[in-house]
Amino acid sequence: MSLSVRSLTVGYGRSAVLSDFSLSVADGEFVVVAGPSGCGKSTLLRAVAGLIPFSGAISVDGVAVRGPSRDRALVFQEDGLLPWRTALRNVELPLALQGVPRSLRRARAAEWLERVGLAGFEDHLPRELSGGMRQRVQLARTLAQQPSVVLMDEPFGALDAQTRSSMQELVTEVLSGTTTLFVTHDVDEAVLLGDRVVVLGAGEVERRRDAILAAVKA
Ligand SMILES: Nc1ncnc2c1ncn2[C@@H]1O[C@H](COP(=O)(O)OP(=O)(O)OP(=O)(O)O)[C@@H](O)[C@H]1O
Repeated sequence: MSLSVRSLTVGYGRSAVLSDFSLSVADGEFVVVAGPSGCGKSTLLRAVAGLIPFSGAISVDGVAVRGPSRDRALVFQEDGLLPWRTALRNVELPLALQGVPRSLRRARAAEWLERVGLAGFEDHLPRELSGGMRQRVQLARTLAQQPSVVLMDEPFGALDAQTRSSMQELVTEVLSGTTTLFVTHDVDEAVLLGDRVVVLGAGEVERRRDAILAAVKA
């Protein structure tokens, strides 16, 4: 499904964080949003997820975003798994809330755990899994819901370099063909993962760089 953001303006209180911002993500495209801290990357994802008010227009396949929907799944750095539920039952939970029958949801959850490399860990509790494994469970939980658009906000920010690199490989594999908006401030990660990289706040960075160069030359 395609995602369209038109003339998006969002702010907290009086100051606008994003102003007249537009972006199109084609069906199945993986777009990375990069930019310095505070430039509004998470704000953009929260608006697309329908979690905060905005002006402008956001739509998925032409249908306007008016609030949250499981069609647009947001994945965070924190895994948000329930500590008392096993990996399998964590993946199953949103499916249960959607009313998917037990045998079907169990099978779908197990299939996704296998696809993220966690076959054999179905009965482990989150505390028995490493940070990278917990992120894999989170990814399985998100994708088992078959969202049309996946929104990822610095999902690997807390992982060590090696785990991060294996998660990047996994994401490339399992999200291939899924419309994805992925936020990072790691330039290498952006270039590695993105079909396209959109840099937020670049104008501001350019302006600052020009000002610094002018000051140095003076
Ligand atoms: N709930 C909030 N209330 C008020 N201001 C906020 C709120 N959330 C974010 N901001 C401000 O909006 C601006 C953009 O924040 P946002 O989190 O979108 O940036 P970001 O690019 O994702 O940053 P980072 O890379 O550090 O996560 C920042 O100046 C931030 O202080």
